[in-house]
Amino acid sequence: MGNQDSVYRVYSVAEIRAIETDALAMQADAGNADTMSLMQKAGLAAAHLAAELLTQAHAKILVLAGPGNNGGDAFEVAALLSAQGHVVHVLQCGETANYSSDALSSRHKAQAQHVQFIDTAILATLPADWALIIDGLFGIGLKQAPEGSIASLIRDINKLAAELAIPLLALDVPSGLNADTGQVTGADGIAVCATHTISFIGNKTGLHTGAGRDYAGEVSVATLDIPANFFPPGKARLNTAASLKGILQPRKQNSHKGSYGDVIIIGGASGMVGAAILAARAAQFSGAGRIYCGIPGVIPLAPSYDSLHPEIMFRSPEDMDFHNHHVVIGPGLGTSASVQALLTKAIKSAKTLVVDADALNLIAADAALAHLLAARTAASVLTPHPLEAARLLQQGVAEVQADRLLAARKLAQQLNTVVVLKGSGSIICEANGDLSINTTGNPALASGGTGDVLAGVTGALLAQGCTAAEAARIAVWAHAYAADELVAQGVGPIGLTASELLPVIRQNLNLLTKR
Ligand SMILES: NC(=O)C1=CN([C@@H]2O[C@H](COP(=O)(O)OP(=O)(O)OC[C@H]3O[C@@H](n4cnc5c(N)ncnc54)[C@H](O)[C@@H]3O)[C@@H](O)[C@H]2O)[C@@H](O)CC1
Ligand SMILES: [K+]
Repeated sequence: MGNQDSVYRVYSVAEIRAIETDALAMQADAGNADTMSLMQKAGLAAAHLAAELLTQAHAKILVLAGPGNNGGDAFEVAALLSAQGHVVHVLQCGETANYSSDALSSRHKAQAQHVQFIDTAILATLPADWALIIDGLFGIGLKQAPEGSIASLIRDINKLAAELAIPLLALDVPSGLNADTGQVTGADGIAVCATHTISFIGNKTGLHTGAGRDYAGEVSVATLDIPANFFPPGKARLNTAASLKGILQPRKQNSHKGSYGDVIIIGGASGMVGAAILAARAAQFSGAGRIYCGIPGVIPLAPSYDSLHPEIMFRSPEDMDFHNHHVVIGPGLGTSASVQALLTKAIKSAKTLVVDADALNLIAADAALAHLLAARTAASVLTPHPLEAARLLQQGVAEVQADRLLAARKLAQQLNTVVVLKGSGSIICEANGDLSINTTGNPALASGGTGDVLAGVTGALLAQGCTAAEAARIAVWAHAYAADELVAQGVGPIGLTASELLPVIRQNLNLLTKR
């Protein structure tokens, strides 16, 4: 990952703490030539964003300040917004005596700016005509699930912001959310449901995957003037359209169908033939040169051609040689013994390989297949949803979801392959642990067939020469962005079909080839 992709980097809390330590050491070495503390800069950046979110002068703003430095940021932003003429109330949830010196000085500033300090009893008596709520309860120092009065406060604040339909701005992290994993902390935990989050120093992984996307809202980053060389390349980045530019090259005039690869889709057990056809159509719409649909065995009423897309060729996968082919195996495959032999052949000989759905379940149930896959040296991509990932890792689905990055990393390393862990904020992880978190997609994709489409798109991109990681990243982005575009047109989230994604995915792939 080079310097040019610094804007896409996402960090763990440990990495952010290390950057912060280095930056503070640099400030000290420079004899504090920079007179503003990081907290003051955080407050300033948050006040800028708050001003953009406010539509009126003299707005009434409620600021929640927790017991640590996140609370210090809250005092700072409260002071700045009050100085701008807004009516700011701060609900402080920490002992004044326990604040750091930075937080105390921000608190004094807020007092000097006539910010009104209130408690929950006073809050209940005030008219609820807030224009903005700012959450400075907990940031990256969250230790456990908020409980008791703080949990009640978060519940009330979420309800209030939703009822008033006002912005709720989280400072650094929505309080209660684990900034690394994107999980709400605690079994019955609660977190602030923000409309906007301003992430300080760097972007954080937990804001973009699992529950993170639902709780963080729109995420922006304030680097607090820390110089670029303080930010290590890191192991994680966001998967955005801009980060994918330049991978798919414009096609050469002097090319032919052989230039864009042969994809074989293997899947479609009895009652599931549609899954294989959807994957085959997806490969067709995604630019592969030739597409074969291989439905194993003899299935009564299995089609011999696709009347809507007669360009797809139907062949017996048992009779095909996979050496020069890009194989996608799994959609609707079933788990019979005969398909196991096909999976073994595919792992051993396919030029590139996408493993999805039932093929993943077969690998989860058979250590020999898993070893065979791990020993493969040619490109492979696995596309499990959390339950399939859980089976592969021999653990519960809750454990996978509790730390999606860790689960994706374990799987990619164990099976020596690129893994796409699907779900909100899909994770694309390489065997060396480098990962991307996808930024597109919505619940319209929660319907049968969308996974088959993703597998087909991935296979087509491998056939066109992408590496496994490139194919997975582009496919995941183009597939999920298609759903975003369709929802924006009113086609979904309710009732979007996997088939409707196909022409929009095609548009998105063509968009990525434009210079
Ligand atoms: N250190 C710095 O230089 C900077 C820190 N910044 C801010 O400081 C934050 C980190 O500060 P802290 O390390 O003080 O951590 P936090 O302010 O996130 O929270 C830690 C405090 O909350 C308490 N706490 C944690 N979980 C709790 C729970 N469930 N119930 C009740 N109390 C709980 C802890 O005992 C501690 O007092 C960042 O998220 C960021 O907002 C920014 O101002 C940027 C600069
Ligand atoms: K917060």
